[in-house]
Amino acid sequence: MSHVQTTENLKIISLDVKDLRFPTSLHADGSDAMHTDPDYSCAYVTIKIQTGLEGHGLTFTLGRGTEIVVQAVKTLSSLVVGQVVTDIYKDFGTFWRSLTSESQLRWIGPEKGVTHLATAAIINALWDLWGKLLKKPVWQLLADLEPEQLVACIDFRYLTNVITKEEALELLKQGRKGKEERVNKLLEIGYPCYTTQAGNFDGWVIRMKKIRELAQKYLDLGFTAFKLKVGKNLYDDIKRLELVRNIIGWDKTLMVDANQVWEVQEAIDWMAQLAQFKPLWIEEPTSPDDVLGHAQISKALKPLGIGVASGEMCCNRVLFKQFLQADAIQFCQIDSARIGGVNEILSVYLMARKLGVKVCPHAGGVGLCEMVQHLQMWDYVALSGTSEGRYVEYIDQQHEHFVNPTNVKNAHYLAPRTPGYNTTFKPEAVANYVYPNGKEWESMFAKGIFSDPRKQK
Ligand SMILES: C[C@H](O)[C@@H](O)CC(=O)C(=O)O
Ligand SMILES: [Mg+2]
Repeated sequence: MSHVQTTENLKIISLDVKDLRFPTSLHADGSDAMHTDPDYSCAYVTIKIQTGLEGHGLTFTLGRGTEIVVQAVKTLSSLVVGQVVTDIYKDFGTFWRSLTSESQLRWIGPEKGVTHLATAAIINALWDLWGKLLKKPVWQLLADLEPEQLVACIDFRYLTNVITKEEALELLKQGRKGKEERVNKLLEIGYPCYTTQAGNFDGWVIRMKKIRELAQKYLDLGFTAFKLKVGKNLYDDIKRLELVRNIIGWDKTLMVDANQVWEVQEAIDWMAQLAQFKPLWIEEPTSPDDVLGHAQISKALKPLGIGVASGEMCCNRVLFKQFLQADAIQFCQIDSARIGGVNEILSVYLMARKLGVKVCPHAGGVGLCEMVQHLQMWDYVALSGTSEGRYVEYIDQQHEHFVNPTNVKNAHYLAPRTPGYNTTFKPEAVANYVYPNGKEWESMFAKGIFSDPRKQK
């Protein structure tokens, strides 16, 4: 098949996984009402084939617990090592199901939790490898696949009451119209993004000075959409939103994110107080599993002009299906390092397309911006055909550790041109931040900045 023009019968000879952690909790970078001390981390997978070529993939974590995801990757690796890559790519959906439905491992999911995070890291590495084999960035690889080849990557099990393979094919065929023109536009100006840079909490101290500086900085950089974390203290939220609105003005877009802290009614009441700041959406107002709760919040906030966004911790395509079916979210936030990696995420894009819901991906965590830009660009070029009212999240964190970091100019992600999924870490980043014996960690343990887990009983 033309999309698998690789040397015949190349086998996967090894799968390595590392626990990489960055000490972001020191400055509460990325903190929110629920996650107050995140150390941005990932389980980093390297898949090597017989030629020596490597594919890299990752799944994002917040520090503790990464070792559990690493162990799950190791457990799944026997299903990957020894496989012929051309066989995987010819029938990727079947291979995907072999990981997610292995008859004993399935019991500790199914298709959710740690095993699914591990699946995502492996699957993402396979897409990076595929892009490198074909010498294409993943967005272009996806856009160049024939619709039949693309649907062969997807497991439609449990989705057919909302979308069938045949309907997906039809959407993809329609999506190709005008593709070349959109590719040119994408290569010229990139894809729009919003920033959460001024939106984090810092140990619950309102750092008005820092918020002011960051909001101004990103406004000057050309950003037109800004997101703030909310949900701990209503008075603080009002003060921070007031400040940011004063800086960015009322013609810019503002979103807020509660990271799951509220009860359903509490979310409605709290947002009624924040409606004066005209937020486009409230993100993760309550439990990420509560479809009907989100639907209730959506209904209550609609008259206030506020939509509901969720998805960054949605466990799989089935739950996404229900959120979309129930009009529980008006903004669908896929996350490139969650659910079962690229293949399952494609099915969410297809359902969102069919049901007319905008996809505005979550990003910002380690490698998330690097990966998700490809998916949204594919959607723009080959599926929805529009970026109208859609944004990808952007936060400037940990990009310097990647060989080909994401490139944002004038509030747009520029289209990646290098082969693969932009998921390869620089060797020195791995040496410094592998946990617990990377150079940076050893130094922080020696200084007493963090306690050494190897010395704990
Ligand atoms: C813990 C993460 O940084 C989370 O707060 C990210 C998030 O909710 C977002 O970027 O959206
Ligand atoms: Mg969020």
